[in-house]
Amino acid sequence: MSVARVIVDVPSRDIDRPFDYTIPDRLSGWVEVGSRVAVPFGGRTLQGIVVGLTADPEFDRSRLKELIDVLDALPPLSAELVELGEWMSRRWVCPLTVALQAMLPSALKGKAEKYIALSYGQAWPAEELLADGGFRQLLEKGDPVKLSYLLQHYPHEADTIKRMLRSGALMETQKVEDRLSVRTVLTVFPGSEDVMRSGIAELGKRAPKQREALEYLLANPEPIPQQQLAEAVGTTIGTIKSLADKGWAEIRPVTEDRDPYAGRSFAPTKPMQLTPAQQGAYEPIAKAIQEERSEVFLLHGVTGSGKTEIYLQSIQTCLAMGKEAIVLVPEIALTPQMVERFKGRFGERVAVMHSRLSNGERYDEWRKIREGRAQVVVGARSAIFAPFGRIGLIVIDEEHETTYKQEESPKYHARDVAAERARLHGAAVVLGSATPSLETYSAAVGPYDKDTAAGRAWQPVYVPLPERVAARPLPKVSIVDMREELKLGNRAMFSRALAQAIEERLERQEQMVLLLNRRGYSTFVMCRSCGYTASCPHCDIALTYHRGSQNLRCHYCGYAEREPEVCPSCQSPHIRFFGTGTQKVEEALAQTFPGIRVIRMDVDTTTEKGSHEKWLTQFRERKADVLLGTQMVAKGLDFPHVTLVGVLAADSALKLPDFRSPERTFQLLTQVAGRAGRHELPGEVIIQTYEPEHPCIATVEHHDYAGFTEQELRHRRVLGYPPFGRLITLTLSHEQVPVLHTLGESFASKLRAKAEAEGVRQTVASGTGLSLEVLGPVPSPIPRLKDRYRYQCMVKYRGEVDAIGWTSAVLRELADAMKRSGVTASVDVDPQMML
Ligand SMILES: Nc1ncnc2c1ncn2[C@@H]1O[C@H](COP(=O)(O)OP(=O)(O)OP(=O)(O)O)[C@@H](O)[C@H]1O
Ligand SMILES: [Zn+2]
Repeated sequence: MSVARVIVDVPSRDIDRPFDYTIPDRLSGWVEVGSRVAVPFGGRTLQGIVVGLTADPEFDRSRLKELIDVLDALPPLSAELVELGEWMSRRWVCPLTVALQAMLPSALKGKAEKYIALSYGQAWPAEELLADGGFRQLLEKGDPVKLSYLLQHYPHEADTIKRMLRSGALMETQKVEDRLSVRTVLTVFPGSEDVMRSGIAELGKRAPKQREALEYLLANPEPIPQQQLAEAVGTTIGTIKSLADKGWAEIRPVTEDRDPYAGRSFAPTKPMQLTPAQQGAYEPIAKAIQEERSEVFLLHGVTGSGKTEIYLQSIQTCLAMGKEAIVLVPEIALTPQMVERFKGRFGERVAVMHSRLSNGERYDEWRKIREGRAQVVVGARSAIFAPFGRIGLIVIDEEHETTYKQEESPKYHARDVAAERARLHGAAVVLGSATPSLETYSAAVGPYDKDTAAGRAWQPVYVPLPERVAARPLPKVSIVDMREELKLGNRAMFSRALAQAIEERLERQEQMVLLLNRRGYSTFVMCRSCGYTASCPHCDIALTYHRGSQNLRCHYCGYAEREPEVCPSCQSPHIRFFGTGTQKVEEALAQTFPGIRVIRMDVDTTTEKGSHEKWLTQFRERKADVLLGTQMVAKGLDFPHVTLVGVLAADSALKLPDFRSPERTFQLLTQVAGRAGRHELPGEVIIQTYEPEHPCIATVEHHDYAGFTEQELRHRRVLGYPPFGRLITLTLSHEQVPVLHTLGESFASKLRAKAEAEGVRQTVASGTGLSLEVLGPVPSPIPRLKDRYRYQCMVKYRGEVDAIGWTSAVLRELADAMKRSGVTASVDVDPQMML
């Protein structure tokens, strides 16, 4: 196997294939499938990932170039992850390198030099002695050794070094943010009591400091950092070293890991006695784990039904089999309570991965998983790629959340990746939610027919939990029609019902959650005289007003301008800020309820690291009456004293031109309603809206998931939207519209021709059987971004049509034309955001 097949890291469709390189003898032991390597490519040196090894290259060996270097001692990707990457690149029509790079922690994307160090306080394993003792001496000095040094001086020790790395005797690290993730501390290991006593006798009255140090060790026979011992007895390092020289103690390097949760303690918890309903849900899951069956479960449990406890006990079952578990949570920075619950149950065995960790911390957590020091990972979307080798269970909490879909390439959905990874490992998947996505729900319970099942690789087993733990009632929900309030002359932000309910909570000293589904102070700026709205000069998007900086900003490109005093178009002074932001609500609360204590959580108050946790802790300690915020207050929180949930502007998202808006509104309202009355005190929910009759609002009143779903699915069936049809969108961008037209038309007509040739019907709506329809090209919902125009085509299809494969083929056919004209294309398979 002297030739490596390498995917170079150039995310371009026209070189999306492996290139062959010969492996020089000095690197032969180090290269595996999944290794990161440096290769010569078109006169440059590029990074790449080895996806195959062969003895039989496509081209004449003498024409192949040689690998330049191996960048890690152990390959950062396993063969399984490489296979998963190949599947992803087909499934989401993206270059393979894009899929592979998405699996690496960002610290591993640069050129940082690797180091090898002795592991955490491990004694040197005698049987692993290398032929040349120099290597050992090098490491025992305590400083990590550069990988390049080892490659140069010990080219043939690859197997031994790799074996020691895999067994945990050695470890691999690198500098991230200018420091190594391990710290090496020279540590004094006391000799046996007898040895130390004879040392004291031997010293007699000489060297009183040495004697004192020995006496200290006799009294405290734990390993102690050399520096600390010197300080404890008031002496120098030299004195301590002489203890070791005389054999009364031993000094060895001990490595310490950096831990983002260092210094935090998590109250340990024991498994709870499951309720009969929980037991009924747990059993089939546990059985699948034990039988190593890659089965997908939809755990549909109302808010507060005890889903998390089922996850915890299923993980317990998985760990008992010596296997590993992945838990995905929508955005972990928002749910510190989840981390607490998992760390509380499984302690040190839990690694955490989320966007609020620094690159260095992420890399350390990744190493913790890779080195087998963690068996459970709790993390956001990308934790689905955790480098485990024996996965037994994957949990996706709040499976309906949009954060599981990555919006940049690779535009994968973690739910589908989970099902595929589980298939490769024989692992169970649990999708948990109080409001499952319509796709997952109808896949589990129907309505489904041959067409809706199209292209679906998995069908979940439906596991319902229709009641809250301990028969606690779901909160009482009332819908307030804000139009009626207006008729009665109430122009305030709070309806009479909500104002009264807040008043009552303040009197009873109970707590409240108020949800406003908006960000910033107000959403956009409009002139009341001429109708002018401020929009970005580069993006055709309304600018958002930020009060802190008193400027208007574009959320897409970062463009900012000063807040206008008069309308730039008609000079009228009646230019004002529209919409209600959380800051305005905060002000209105203070005015209406003097003395009310409010914690506001939105993008502006949570930019600092750890700020979510800080606010939530304060709220839990009842230092505030109200937790006010955007979506981030809606999910996963469990506070015993919250008895009121209020929703302002429940319908604000319904105007968005996205067919999933009603579904998202229903999910959000149900989730936030579920924050009330989760413990002894009963809960109440008040939802303010201008559209009380809309099904997605009306059904929330009776917690009627089935009722909402039935109506919404009927609507989707007529239009051929998911789950009845599937979608692919192609967005093209360029400085000039005519170029976009031409390329968009050729994409559409080539795809239509393929459908025609295969005898596929070309209307999807309200039909059955095989069909495929190409809509567009039309201007995208965001018609211009960063000075480039955008056009889109939408492919809608039903049945076993290989629309993904055809799209991919057409894009390959057009790759040259696009490159020549400078058009960029972006494909979204199963898009979640239509905007
Ligand atoms: N078997 C049990 N016995 C007693 N209490 C339980 C049991 N299971 C869960 N609980 C408690 O019930 C409450 C709700 O449980 P949990 O938070 O797990 O529900 P959930 O379904 O995950 O909620 P949500 O989806 O609304 O976030 C928690 O306070 C939890 O400690
Ligand atoms: Zn812009």
